[in-house]
Amino acid sequence: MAAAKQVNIAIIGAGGVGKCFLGQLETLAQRRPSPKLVLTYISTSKKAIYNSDYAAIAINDVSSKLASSSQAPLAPPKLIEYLKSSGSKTVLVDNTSSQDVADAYPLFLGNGISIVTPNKKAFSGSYELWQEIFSAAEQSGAKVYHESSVGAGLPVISTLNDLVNTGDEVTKIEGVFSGTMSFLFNSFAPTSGKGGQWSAEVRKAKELGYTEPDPRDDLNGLDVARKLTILARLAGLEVESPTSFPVQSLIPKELESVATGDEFLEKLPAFDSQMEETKAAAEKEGKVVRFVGSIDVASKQVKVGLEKFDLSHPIAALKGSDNIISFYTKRYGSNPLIIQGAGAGGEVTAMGVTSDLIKVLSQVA
Ligand SMILES: NC(=O)C1=CN([C@@H]2O[C@H](COP(=O)(O)OP(=O)(O)OC[C@H]3O[C@@H](n4cnc5c(N)ncnc54)[C@H](OP(=O)(O)O)[C@@H]3O)[C@@H](O)[C@H]2O)C=CC1
Ligand SMILES: N[C@@H](CC=O)C(=O)O
Ligand code: NA
Repeated sequence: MAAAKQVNIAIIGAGGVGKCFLGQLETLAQRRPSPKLVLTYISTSKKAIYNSDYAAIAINDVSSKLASSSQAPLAPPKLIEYLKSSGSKTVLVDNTSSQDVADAYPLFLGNGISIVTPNKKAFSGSYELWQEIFSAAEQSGAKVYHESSVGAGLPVISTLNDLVNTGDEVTKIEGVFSGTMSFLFNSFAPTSGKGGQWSAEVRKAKELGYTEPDPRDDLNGLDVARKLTILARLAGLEVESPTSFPVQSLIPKELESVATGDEFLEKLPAFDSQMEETKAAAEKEGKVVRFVGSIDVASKQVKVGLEKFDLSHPIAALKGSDNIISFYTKRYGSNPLIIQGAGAGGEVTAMGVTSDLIKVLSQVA
């Protein structure tokens, strides 16, 4: 009888998204016996677990084992050497927000290791890195999927790729692209009722797992700028970087040089009046303020920032961490294709990563 097909899984990052991914990987491994999924490596920034004989790491108690592990993470070249020597196909799951890990994607892909990830850094860094990633994948045949890098598990990247690959012409993409910003404005400036205190809502968004590891990366607009960079590139624009177009930051000037995210959160309440003023100015016009982004493909204009909306506008009426993303295309005419739903949170983000893994398995196994 032929041996069962096996695909090894290596995971970097076991935080909010990483833990949820582990749960979904366990379910997937139970539901789909073939190919056999074998966890051969997992690390955080300080700890790792791997076996020199590639014996499977049990998924169920991996978080506690990681905490007590005495193994250190392997740097990308060593990790590649370890993964390649197994002789089995391997998928790397990058559940970090690390630029260093992202910079190593061309090396992993060039060595035949496929990648699935919610990390935006690789696809929104320099345009050169973007080109290196996709040419390394093309040359080796390894696959790279990053659905959760925009709109968490919402089918945003796959939809845009489908539009482009089937020959539609995307003219404009606009909407709310941040789960954190959506949650903040929906609770701080709701369409009815008083709303909460800005700094308290920022803390809540972090506790709910919506923010980036450092919430300033959301509040400075860069997280949305990264997502728009990714979408603009997929739509055919050669956007150089997420800082090459106008991005509005909500970080108070006085806190721009604060050393850590924790110190920033401690000091933020003293500046709540700034956001209260922005909210009051919109209220005077019978509107609410929301944090949005847009890509105008024809004019190559990308922008990110605050805008005022009538209370009846779909963007004003969003709930929780919902994103809403409208694709205007030649085929869809004046009624855009709209995707809406939770745009942040561990489980919904891990879902995008797990479904990417399923796509890779169907091609490499
Ligand atoms: N949270 C969400 O709703 C969404 C998140 N994402 C993306 O998912 C990714 C993960 O987010 P989240 O789980 O919330 O973040 P967390 O901060 O909760 O977890 C990050 C994990 O990555 C590890 N890590 C960081 N740097 C390195 C490194 N250089 N090498 C090895 N491990 C490293 C951390 O280790 P340690 O604990 O030791 O620091 C931690 O285990 C990010 O890229 C984020 O942008 C995308 C969509 C939605
Ligand atoms: N911090 C991000 C997480 C998902 O990309 C957000 O709030 O949208
Ligand atoms: Na998505």
